[in-house]
Amino acid sequence: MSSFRALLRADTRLSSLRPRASSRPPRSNPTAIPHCLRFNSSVSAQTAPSTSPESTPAIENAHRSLIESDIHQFLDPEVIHDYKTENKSTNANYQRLRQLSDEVLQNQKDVNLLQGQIHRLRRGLRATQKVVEGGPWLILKNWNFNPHPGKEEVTFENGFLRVGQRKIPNMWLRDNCQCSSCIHGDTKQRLLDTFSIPENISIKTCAEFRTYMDVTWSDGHRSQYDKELLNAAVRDPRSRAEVRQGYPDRIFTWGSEIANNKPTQPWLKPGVSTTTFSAEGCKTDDDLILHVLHKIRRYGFCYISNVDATPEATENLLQRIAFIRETHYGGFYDFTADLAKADTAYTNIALPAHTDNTYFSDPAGLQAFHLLSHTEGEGGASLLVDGFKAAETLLAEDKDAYHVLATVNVHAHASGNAGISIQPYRGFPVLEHDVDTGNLLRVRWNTSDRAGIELPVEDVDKWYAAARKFDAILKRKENEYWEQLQPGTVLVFDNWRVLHGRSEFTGKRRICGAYINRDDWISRWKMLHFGKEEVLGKLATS
Ligand SMILES: C[N+](C)(C)CCCC[C@H](N)C(=O)O
Ligand SMILES: O=C(O)CCC(=O)C(=O)O
Repeated sequence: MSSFRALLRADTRLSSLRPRASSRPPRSNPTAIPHCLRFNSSVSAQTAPSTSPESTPAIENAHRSLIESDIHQFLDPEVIHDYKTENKSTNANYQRLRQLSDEVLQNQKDVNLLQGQIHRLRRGLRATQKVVEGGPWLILKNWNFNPHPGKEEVTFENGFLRVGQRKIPNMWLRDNCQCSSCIHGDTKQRLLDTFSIPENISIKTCAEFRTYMDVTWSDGHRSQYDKELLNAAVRDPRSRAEVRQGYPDRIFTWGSEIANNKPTQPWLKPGVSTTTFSAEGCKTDDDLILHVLHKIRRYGFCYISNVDATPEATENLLQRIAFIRETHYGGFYDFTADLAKADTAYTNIALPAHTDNTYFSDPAGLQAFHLLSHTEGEGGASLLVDGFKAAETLLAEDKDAYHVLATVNVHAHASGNAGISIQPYRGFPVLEHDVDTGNLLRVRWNTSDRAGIELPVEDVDKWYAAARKFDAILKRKENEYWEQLQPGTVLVFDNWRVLHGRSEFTGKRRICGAYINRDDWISRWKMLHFGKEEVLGKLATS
């Protein structure tokens, strides 16, 4: 006897044969047994299972065995067809459900990842906001620049490249293809029209090689991504600023004791063969410039000795660093106390420690002085103060005063020359911090050129009180480094860090030099220090 008959005789009630209420009306008599149970005429109604079943595993197993056994002879083909169709659609639905649940799981993973990223970004933002709004302030000292930071595994999963747990968006990846049709081989500019990339761009294939990933895109384009670039993309803002900002391995802050260990780089006289030049193993001009800029990056200044005491040799030397910046004082300057320009530099009065160009939105990065001559008089000694050292001291002695100088904007002006009154487009704090790293980035201090203080006038006392403390630190003997410049030695210093001044003088005193933009000297420094490959390889991520 077929198992089906046995089952019916056992008078068990077949539950799962009763379909879920279907939106589709039964094809025949509405009171008939649910349509998937409709039997062909040979089977009498009395043997049909009751219509109010309760399910148990035994019944469901029996049902399943029935379906897989000889039920077919009892059901008309149409029912079997419907059942199979339903089964198929059930299977299809089941597969779809599985796929959706896999997607939900993956999306949940992505959500978790994104939540992790958001947490990290919020933490970084909080740290940055704390820096901008009030500490903890960081005076860059032992910059733990690691040219070969750890590398995370790069994988291809569910249509995306991942670095460790971080998913790289395909839009960013495609936009930063480095191939010669996307980036101009000579100018390094992007040729690709970013917004021609479809928003739903996807990766069709991805092959992993030792140092790069080879990707074919849904638009047919093929790209290769260096694993170091991909790793750089997920590093924290501080690490990503290292190469862009040209951070050195170390920064040394100093006081008057620097007089005993003056950072100095002998220069080559024109025509002298570099092979005979033994200092620090320099073999080319670029080697010399690298050593000069490394000292400036570490100490904030460097003397370059062995230079002919002429404006021509001085200008030639400075142009080896980068092009000279033009200002309303001209380009390469050669000045004396004749008020040729309406500024106290063109007088013989003492000048307190200050930074130049506080009236420019972008103060010059480097400033150079080469004393060419001083006759029939005395004085005119040069003063240098390490603004980073003074800031470090203020931070240690009076955090509130530091906070005021780091957050209250101050304006400046240069208005002495006919038809000129230069002011920056906005105010800047005396102590300006790098929003990526939190480190002190720039000191702007010039009490002669200061204009408005960005506080309600009734509140300005708090700024004056803080500034008075900073001024007193700048004027402490242990922080002042005095030097009498000599013809043949050029002083080059970082005008974003080192303050300069001079004592009054008599007689005829002639100084030449130049300004060089911050971005231009940092560019020169990092291309020599890190190298073109490292610098250009980080453009997309810094
Ligand atoms: C001669 N030289 C062009 C270097 C200086 C010009 C005056 C600089 C101005 N006192 C300032 O603090 O920015
Ligand atoms: O004459 C000097 O030694 C320095 C002048 C000065 O401070 C300047 O040119 O900014």
